[in-house]
Amino acid sequence: VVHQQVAFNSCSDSEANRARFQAVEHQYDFVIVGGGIAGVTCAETLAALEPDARVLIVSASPVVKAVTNLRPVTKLLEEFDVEERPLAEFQRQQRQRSGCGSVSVLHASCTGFNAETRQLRASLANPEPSAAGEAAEVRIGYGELCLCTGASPKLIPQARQHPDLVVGIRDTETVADLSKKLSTCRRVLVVGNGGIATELVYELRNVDVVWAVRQDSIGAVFFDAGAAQFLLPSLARPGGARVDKPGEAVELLPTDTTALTDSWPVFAALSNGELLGVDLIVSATGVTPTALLADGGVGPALDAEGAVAVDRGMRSSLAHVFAAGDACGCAGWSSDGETSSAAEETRLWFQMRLWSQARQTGSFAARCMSAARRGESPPPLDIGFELFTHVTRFFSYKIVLLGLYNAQGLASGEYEALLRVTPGVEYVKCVMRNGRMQGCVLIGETDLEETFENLILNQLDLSQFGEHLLDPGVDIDDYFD
Ligand SMILES: Cc1cc2nc3c(=O)[nH]c(=O)nc-3n(C[C@H](O)[C@H](O)[C@H](O)COP(=O)(O)OP(=O)(O)OC[C@H]3O[C@@H](n4cnc5c(N)ncnc54)[C@H](O)[C@@H]3O)c2cc1C
Ligand SMILES: NC(=O)C1=CN([C@@H]2O[C@H](COP(=O)(O)OP(=O)(O)OC[C@H]3O[C@@H](n4cnc5c(N)ncnc54)[C@H](OP(=O)(O)O)[C@@H]3O)[C@@H](O)[C@H]2O)C=CC1
Repeated sequence: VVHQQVAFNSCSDSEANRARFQAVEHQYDFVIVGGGIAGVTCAETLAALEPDARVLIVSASPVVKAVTNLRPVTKLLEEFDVEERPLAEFQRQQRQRSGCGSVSVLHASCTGFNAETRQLRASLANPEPSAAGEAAEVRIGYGELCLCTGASPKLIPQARQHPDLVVGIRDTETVADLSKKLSTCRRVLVVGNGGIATELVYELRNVDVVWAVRQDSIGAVFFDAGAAQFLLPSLARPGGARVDKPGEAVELLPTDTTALTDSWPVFAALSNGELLGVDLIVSATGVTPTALLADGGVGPALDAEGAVAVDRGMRSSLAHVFAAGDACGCAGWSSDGETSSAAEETRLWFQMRLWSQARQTGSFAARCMSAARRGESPPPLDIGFELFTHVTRFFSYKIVLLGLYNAQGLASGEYEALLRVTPGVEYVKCVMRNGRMQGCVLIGETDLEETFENLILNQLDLSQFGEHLLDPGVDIDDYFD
């Protein structure tokens, strides 16, 4: 017997909700833990593939994330918006979907699972006290389970001692918290050189920004030094960010240090010897996958980053347990014992924790779970796994990254880079190996993404163009047609 508030129907009356939940048998064909892009995509795909199946999302958050305004850019590349929806609204929309099954949602935090009995435990959100005083925990049986528990920010270690002065960004709540704190800041230090820092330093206004990066160039997770150089002038606007390198660690000193005359809540030691006083430090220093333990402390095997290691069927090391999105780790695919043709198939794809990949792996995990329900082997990887693709915006430029855009995994000397740069307009870089394009970076409105995607996928021999491939006079489209 359980009691809970939000789940299963759109009725706002908690008594009715409770009664309904008590009436429901807690057995589902498919249970998905996590209501981010990966979990929602997985659940919706399952409902479409298996309309008769009972599908449940267990979400610790009161909102789920939905993909909206999907806009295809090329065959494999798509842009979309991400929208947060309250669980009750999502549930209502599920009921209105035609031609497929409906997805139920339970607002609860999954606390563990037993892979042998195929049961998971979940602690209900906002439980109401019940007359019988039952525990606010439910047990839910599953046929196939998918862990889509995402990842959480990995903050610099100093955040533990100074939780008010060192903050991370995770969701709309943390962004709102940061905005509030920034309103009274004179100077902020942004630590990290990846996606969040690169977006943040450009967006911050009315505050002195120092950007501490440990590489020699900015945005190093996405850009090589050349692309960084192209983008750097964008920071040189009035009030733009100053780029600096931190010391081995950002050393934080108490304010009451008598030798310091200036009044700042915290000081950071930079590698240039400067002791920098700031009001706030934003730690944009990556994420750690959220692992969910099975009962008895035994969980699925994790990879070196702490993600649930999955094979090419999105299966974890535990039977009937799958994973997708930020929580899963596909790094072991190259040593999966797969045939060389399968390895070749995904040579130009690699995992990066992005919205598009949460959607891609969530959808594919659903197809694998559907096959498992029918006792079939996982389906072959779909074409999306043949090529890494990402489209985004940094410093107001459109950015398209395809394949081995930064020569990932290629030894120096094994490839050459072709460049075409018009400062302030476009930056085009192609990574070539033996005359064949392996990847590219396109910054600005280059209109080259479709052609280059085809060239990379088809591995056409372009050696006849040599270093003139990107010359404005060469019409690659013509050649391709
Ligand atoms: C600030 C920020 C900005 C970003 N910007 C971009 C961008 O511009 N473009 C881009 O491509 N990517 C971006 N990303 C990355 C992108 O957000 C993630 O890769 C993607 O959202 C991962 O989706 P997910 O479904 O795997 O996980 P999440 O969206 O993290 O969802 C995980 C869900 O699991 C739930 N959960 C966790 N544990 C439990 C549990 N025990 N029980 C029940 N529920 C649980 C959580 O509540 C959460 O709802 C950004 C990330 C951050 C932090
Ligand atoms: N538009 C987009 O596509 C966006 C994507 N994202 C995604 O969201 C996720 C989170 O973003 P983010 O937090 O920026 O993570 P990223 O993984 O993109 O970048 C983390 C950065 O922090 C640096 N770093 C790690 N530890 C330290 C440390 N102790 N001191 C100094 N620097 C450190 C890393 O350097 P090093 O490489 O040397 O370890 C790296 O430059 C990522 O998956 C990212 O791809 C986020 C925002 C926008």
